[in-house]
Amino acid sequence: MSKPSTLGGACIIASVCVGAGMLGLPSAGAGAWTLWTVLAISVTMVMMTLSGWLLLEALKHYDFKVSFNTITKDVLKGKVNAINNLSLYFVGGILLYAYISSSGMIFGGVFDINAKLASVLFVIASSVFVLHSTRAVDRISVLLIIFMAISFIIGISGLATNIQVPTLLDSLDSQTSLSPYALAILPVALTSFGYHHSVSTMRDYYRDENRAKNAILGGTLIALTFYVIWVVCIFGNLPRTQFGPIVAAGGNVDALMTALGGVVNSNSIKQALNIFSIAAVVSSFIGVGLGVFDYLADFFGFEDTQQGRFKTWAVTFIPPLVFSLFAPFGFVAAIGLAGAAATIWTCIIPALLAKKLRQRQPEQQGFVVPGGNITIYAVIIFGVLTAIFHILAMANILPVFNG
Ligand SMILES: N[C@@H](Cc1ccccc1)C(=O)O
Repeated sequence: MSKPSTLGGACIIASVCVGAGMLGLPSAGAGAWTLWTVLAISVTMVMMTLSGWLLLEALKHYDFKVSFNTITKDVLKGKVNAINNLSLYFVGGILLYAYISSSGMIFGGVFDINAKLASVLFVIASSVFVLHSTRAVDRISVLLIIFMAISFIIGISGLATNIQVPTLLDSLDSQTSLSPYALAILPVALTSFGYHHSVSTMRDYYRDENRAKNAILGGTLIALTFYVIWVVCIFGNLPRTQFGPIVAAGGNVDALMTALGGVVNSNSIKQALNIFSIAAVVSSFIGVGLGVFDYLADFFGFEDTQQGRFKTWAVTFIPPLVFSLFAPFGFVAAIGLAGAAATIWTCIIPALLAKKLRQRQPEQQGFVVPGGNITIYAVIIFGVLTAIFHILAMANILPVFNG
């Protein structure tokens, strides 16, 4: 068998990263605007790459098949593993909730029906693939990625040719200080660089930590490139002052698309952007849905029979659907909350695992993340601060941009 290419693995990591986080970035970054947003996502990219590498380093002591769950239980014991699992499930659940709420609004608008009804129909139609099999998800994902790539290129090239530099740099409104808003972007940025449940998959895929390390770096670099292009194209077209209604709508994707539709003249570009946002939401919904589905099937011990899969389907999709129908709250708030919880298993736990294993086996062989303990502490501090920033923003202690 030929060896898997580094680019192939990088694409897998990039496709796990690109999703809800990316759709939330423009609204989350509107307060801090272009330069600070690009800085915040670049710092996050570096930290999230290092934390994935730390997890990879920790895994090197184990068998190729060993997963996150097994290593956490072994190194940090049951209680920490329970917290790890809980945060993993919480992030999955809240992302599903965010996808369901926003798809309801997008499809409600497209088909001119009630948003709640649209949410229910969306869950039934899209979760069928997950209920059917991993193979079905695989097939539909390829199709969705093709749709996403084509519509992204068309939509973005339309926006790129129309970028207004004064808008992009917000130079007409130079009175306001933008930097205080930069901290509140971090939780959303952290979500957008979340891929860490795939680290052990990558290691098993290459059976070589150094190649897996390159694939991870390649993947986060591809994601960073997408995010920078995305943010620059949107901030170069939509003036900062016009973000008010989008922020008031909770940063929902449909509100962002409506606002963009107002500044773009070409109909085909508007359509391309709409198709992109729909394909991005559907593919993330299915991808995250499958992850939570497998996790819960294992957790509850439901069998892989028709009846068993149906039970798993119900526990996976009904709770976020019910929450989205009865307690809808903003998309960006949900994505930020996901980031504040994801920091536990994407930053803090990987750093702790690597630290403990370095102490256990002082003479290191094989893959070691550069930077010694400084890297470990930097990742932990970044993770903790991101959660704190989210709590402060929720409590309105950090400045929140309202347009
Ligand atoms: N990066 C994914 C979400 C995610 C978060 C954490 C881990 C895995 C995935 C997105 O933005 O949609």
